[in-house]
Amino acid sequence: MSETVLRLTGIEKGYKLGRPNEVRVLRGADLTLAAGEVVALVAPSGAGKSTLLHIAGLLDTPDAGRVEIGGQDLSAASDRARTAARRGMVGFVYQFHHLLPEFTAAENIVLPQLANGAGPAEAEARAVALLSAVGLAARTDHRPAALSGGEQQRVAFCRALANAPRLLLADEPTGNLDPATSDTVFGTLMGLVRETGLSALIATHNLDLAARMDRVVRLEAGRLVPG
Ligand SMILES: Nc1ncnc2c1ncn2[C@@H]1O[C@H](COP(=O)(O)OP(=O)(O)OP(=O)(O)O)[C@@H](O)[C@H]1O
Repeated sequence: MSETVLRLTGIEKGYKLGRPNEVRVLRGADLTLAAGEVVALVAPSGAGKSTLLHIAGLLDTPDAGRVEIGGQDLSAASDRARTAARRGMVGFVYQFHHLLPEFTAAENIVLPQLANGAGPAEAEARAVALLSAVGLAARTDHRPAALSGGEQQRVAFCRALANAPRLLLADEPTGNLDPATSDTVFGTLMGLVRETGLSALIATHNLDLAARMDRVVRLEAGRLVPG
């Protein structure tokens, strides 16, 4: 049986807007991601995709339920342990690249590695290897403003993979790109994910992209159901 990389059990989350108003966003969401599995997360706007991704990536805590990554139950772990687990095991990609504008493409990939304890030479070599893998070997010294939208997003993928995570969480990773670029850049992301064998949960509104993943889950009334 293949190893479980992410397990969410009975996740509940609401936002209080002042009593008695409370938005119950997640109402017992369950999800298991096996090693190497790529799952599309599909839901209408406002259904709670970002909330779920933040909880799965240890950026937010659920009101109830269990979050396990790489077999470790991190639900009740200290902030310090959660930060360490996030840095070492989880990579994030968002709709916007969020690259640091004053640093080059390579430096944007080096910095998270240094923060995670890597040496500068090792970090630099990994940044160059990742950029080469997404076809950007000639862009290592470019700042984000000198890159196209698709190139910026490919650098963001490399940054997400900088610390060799087990799990990639992506929130509309190609949502800012025109359809043709989105298609190509998504192909690059899938290539990287398959090559590294990591598990991924990718939120998308694009059903064509969803169909290219191993499985689709839908967020409906706060629970995850097969798509
Ligand atoms: N900090 C917050 N305070 C109050 N309500 C919030 C907060 N964050 C999210 N919500 C509400 O929770 C619900 C889910 O939000 P979330 O951002 O997770 O949805 P989403 O599915 O990612 O939406 P989209 O596809 O539009 O990005 C929405 O109704 C939103 O208004």
